[in-house]
Amino acid sequence: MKLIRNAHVVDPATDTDGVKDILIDRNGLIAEVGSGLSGGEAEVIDASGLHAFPGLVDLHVHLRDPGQEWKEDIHTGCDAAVKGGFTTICCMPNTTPVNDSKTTTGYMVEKARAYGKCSVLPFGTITLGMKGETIAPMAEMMEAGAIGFSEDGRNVDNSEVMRIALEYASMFGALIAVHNEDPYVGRGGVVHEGVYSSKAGLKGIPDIKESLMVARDIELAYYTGCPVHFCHISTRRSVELIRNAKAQGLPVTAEVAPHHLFLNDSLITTYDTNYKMNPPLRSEDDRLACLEGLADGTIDVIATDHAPHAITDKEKDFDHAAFGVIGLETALPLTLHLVRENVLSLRQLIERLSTTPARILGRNTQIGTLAPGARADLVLVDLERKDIVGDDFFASKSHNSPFLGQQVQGLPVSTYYGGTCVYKA
Ligand SMILES: NC(=O)N[C@@H](CC(=O)O)C(=O)O
Ligand SMILES: [Zn+2]
Ligand SMILES: [Zn+2]
Repeated sequence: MKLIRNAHVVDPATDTDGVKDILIDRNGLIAEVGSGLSGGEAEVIDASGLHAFPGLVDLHVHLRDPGQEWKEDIHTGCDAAVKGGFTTICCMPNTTPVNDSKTTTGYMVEKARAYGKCSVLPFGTITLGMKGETIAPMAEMMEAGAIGFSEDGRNVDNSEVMRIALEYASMFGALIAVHNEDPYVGRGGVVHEGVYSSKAGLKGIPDIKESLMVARDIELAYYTGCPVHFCHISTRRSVELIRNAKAQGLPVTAEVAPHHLFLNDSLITTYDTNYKMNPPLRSEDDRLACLEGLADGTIDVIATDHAPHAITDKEKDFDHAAFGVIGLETALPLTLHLVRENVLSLRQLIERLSTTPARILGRNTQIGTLAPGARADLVLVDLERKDIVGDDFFASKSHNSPFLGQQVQGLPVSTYYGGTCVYKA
């Protein structure tokens, strides 16, 4: 048993916002959150001056395991997660081999479970081999622990395959998360198409490459009635399409990554490949639209799209460098800035980092809240603590962050997973 004393608890799911004690039972579940609790023989942890949030939930990470463990593996991915305050992460299936089988799903779940630091919920692929043709064995993967299906890294080009996938996945209550890119528009582009791509002499990716397929998948959500979750939304047009779809009552949800909230395409003239990711850094207007969408709830969730790449994949000319940036350790301190700037309230930020992603995952009411009976996943945060994002900042094997060199404020001091301390600053 543990008793965390005098933490400022923010738990939107239970409408809690105030200084409280948190009692954790011997099974690693929340027993009670209240004032002046006494825990008998419980170990007492003084959290005066700290905030307590339900463990953060990231719907979108790449753990590179199996197959590219020099970039990241399930252990280091979990280390990075808990350092960043995340206790549940959903890993994308673009591994080697791709996760299109119960064997690979089972491997991921087991390796994470044995490590015991953080919950890893894998996405399986939508189609076999991520080839976009034949639906993958979804039922078997669900039995092995998959949370949903995604072809992240690639668009599913065939609309009929996508329609069948949505209908099939909905039979299991599985989440379908879509990576939207029209396959023909701006093919071979490496940065957002605009004045800066011209200035830099780099091939552009127009905003409609994303929104054309967002529009299609909204129509598929309408036709099938099945939920669609939009990964890493980056453009004003996409935000507006999703806002309209929600106004019509369609079952769509969306996420945005921190780099699309804080950075724009003007940075690409530096040719720093840590500014290369997919979707690309967009225009300032697109960035502002993402912030507006996040504030008004059009965008439900902040997800990192943590995409580790080795230095050898990034130290190339811009055209040939890998797409992707890491994000697990910087997401919370970066987005706490939105609270200081009054873009979001602290409650809204925790909704978008924990409550809502947990609700979208659906099956598990044990996460994303500090309600009695929930798994005691929580993070204690010092909102004043500052650090510089340097190479020694990361538990991840890869350091390809676009925020290197920046000072951040508001950092986890300890993270608890199932009542066990799994990270201490
Ligand atoms: N985001 C990226 O730029 N890269 C991701 C793939 C993806 O999320 O589409 C990766 O796997 O590296
Ligand atoms: Zn993607
Ligand atoms: Zn991704």
